[in-house]
Amino acid sequence: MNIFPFQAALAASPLPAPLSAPLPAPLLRAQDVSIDYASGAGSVRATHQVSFDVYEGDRFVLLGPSGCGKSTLLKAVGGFVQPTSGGLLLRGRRIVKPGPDRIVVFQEFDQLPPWKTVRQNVMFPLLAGGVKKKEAQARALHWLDKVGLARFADAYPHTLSGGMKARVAIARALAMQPDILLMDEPFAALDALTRRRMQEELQALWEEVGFTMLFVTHSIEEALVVGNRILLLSPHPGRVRAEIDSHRFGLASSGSEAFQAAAQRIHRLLFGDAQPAAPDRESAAGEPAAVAVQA
Ligand SMILES: Nc1ncnc2c1ncn2[C@@H]1O[C@H](COP(=O)(O)OP(=O)(O)OP(=O)(O)O)[C@@H](O)[C@H]1O
Repeated sequence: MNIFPFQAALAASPLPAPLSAPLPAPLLRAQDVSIDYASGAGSVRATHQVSFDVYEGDRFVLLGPSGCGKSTLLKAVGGFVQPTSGGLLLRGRRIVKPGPDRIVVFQEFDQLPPWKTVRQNVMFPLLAGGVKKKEAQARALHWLDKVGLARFADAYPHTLSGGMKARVAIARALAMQPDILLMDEPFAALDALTRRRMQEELQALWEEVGFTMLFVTHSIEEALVVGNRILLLSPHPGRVRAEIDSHRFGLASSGSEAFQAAAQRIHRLLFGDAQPAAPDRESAAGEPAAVAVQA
């Protein structure tokens, strides 16, 4: 595995960019984000001084064991939770509350109101946001078509499979044209085959549309398949262990030796004694805080 300096530009290119190439401004920046929850008389620290940058078009994955604060970070980007210290910036502006520029897709697809048809479900947040009915209708049909559900526009959610509900949730989110799509283990409740198909469809949709997403998972394989960059978080409270460039992996490579080796390397970084081979920045305490590695 090669070690190279932290460069998001590399994610989009198989060749390292010249070190002097200027980086674009990040779409989303997390700066030393620590988040505490009030708990009884004290507090619980969910994440500790987590920093990362997400660039336009990234499929950025937060990966770590249960309880490391992945969902908390996603909620903070969504504006539902405020950092105790540090900050989150979207296009250079501090995130202080939820907004239509950040839409979350959860794994609980029963978030689709059952009394509304598929089309009405997709239209609902658009109408609530002030979009005119005709345009909301057109946008809903456009995105339902993109996820292969145009034929089911007038169906009710309870008549759909889990995978189809997942697609409706994705269509509904993308119809809002957010700056960044926030996905919290969106396929975790699906059976293995459907999950795999959804990963494939998400990849195809990303290739076609080119949106930016922040994706939370605790599955190493899913992270490698879905992401072009993966932030590894330590067990509770979550700190940055390393950042992995995973753009060369996808479903097509999931059985390959390189994929398996990358998965094992990530596993060791997350759970074993393996230390990132060479830190490229240091924490204030002088400990390795994060490295960029190529999986
Ligand atoms: N509302 C809350 N009040 C108090 N503590 C909370 C709250 N939400 C989360 N926590 C705590 O914060 C820590 C991080 O939780 P979080 O759900 O973000 O982790 P996670 O990495 O997403 O876990 P999982 O993969 O199991 O969903 C955990 O210790 C959890 O118990």
